[in-house]
Amino acid sequence: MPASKDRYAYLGPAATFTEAAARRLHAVAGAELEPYSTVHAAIDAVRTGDVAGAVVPLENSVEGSVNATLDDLIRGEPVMIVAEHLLPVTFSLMARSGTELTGVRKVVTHPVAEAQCRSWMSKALPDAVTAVTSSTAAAAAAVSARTHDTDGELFDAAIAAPIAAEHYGLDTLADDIGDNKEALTRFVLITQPGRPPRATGSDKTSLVAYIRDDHPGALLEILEQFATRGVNLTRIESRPTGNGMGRYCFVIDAEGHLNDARVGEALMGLRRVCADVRFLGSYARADGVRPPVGRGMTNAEFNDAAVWLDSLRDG
Ligand SMILES: O=C(O)C(=O)C[C@]1(C(=O)O)C=C[C@@H](O)C=C1
Repeated sequence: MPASKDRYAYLGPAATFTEAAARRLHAVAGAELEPYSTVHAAIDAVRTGDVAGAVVPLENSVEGSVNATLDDLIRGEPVMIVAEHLLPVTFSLMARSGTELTGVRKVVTHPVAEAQCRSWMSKALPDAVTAVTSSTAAAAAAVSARTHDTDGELFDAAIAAPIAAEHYGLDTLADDIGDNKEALTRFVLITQPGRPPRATGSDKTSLVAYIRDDHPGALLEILEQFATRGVNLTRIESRPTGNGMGRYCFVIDAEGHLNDARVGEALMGLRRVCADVRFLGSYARADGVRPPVGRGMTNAEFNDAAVWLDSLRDG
């Protein structure tokens, strides 16, 4: 078996959008890719050292976060995001040869794909029932293998990536059925915790902030840490911690790298006001955007202020 450093896990089976994203990620290029049937299994393979990294979906521009990934990052043993990729997603409806669109009663797909094709489905197949699977390719595989659902009925068609039709020997009944033609899914490469990739000037930092005692202004306290250091957030989302009703944490993506003084200072601020902070990684932005750094917030200005403070303390 090849060394784990040459193998990367992805949400499979073959022909998922995740596989397509993994093949486009620079860090994974040329390595052996191994499909795992759930996001959790793929990330766990990183934790056990069976693979060097895992590519999993994190967020969709239409449906929002992929909770299976988010919750694993929040609640599982710590891992680290080291790269991201944005993939345009287009969906096809596919079936066994001989199936007519008018004969489709039962459709199967991934919940995030279902949400993105809802309006097309309600117009083209208003009476069809949709079942969900762990990935779009697993749906195509189930149709191809004539898998029955729990009621003993056959799945007639799957919603999946166009390439899945070819891979699983299915016919395409309809192309480009997504409600939003600009839809993108954001995928991340996850490894064991370690030193983050170097700063590029176009970076993002992800973390989870756990509130210390529920109190008025707790979220404001968290936001202040970023605002006063001129750090822009690209995403903030609350998720249940899983430890009791009403207990939430905040999953945050911020512009900049851990090695940027303003981001480092914001994290130190969070560390002081939160019950816990989980660093999820600093990595190059897939969109290549280099946001301007506010006045007084550059590394040089932070450094200058630190030197000045030291000189005062030294007398
Ligand atoms: O099922 C797949 O093909 C996946 O790669 C998963 C996934 C997701 O979880 O968002 C990826 C892209 C699409 O938005 C739909 C499904």
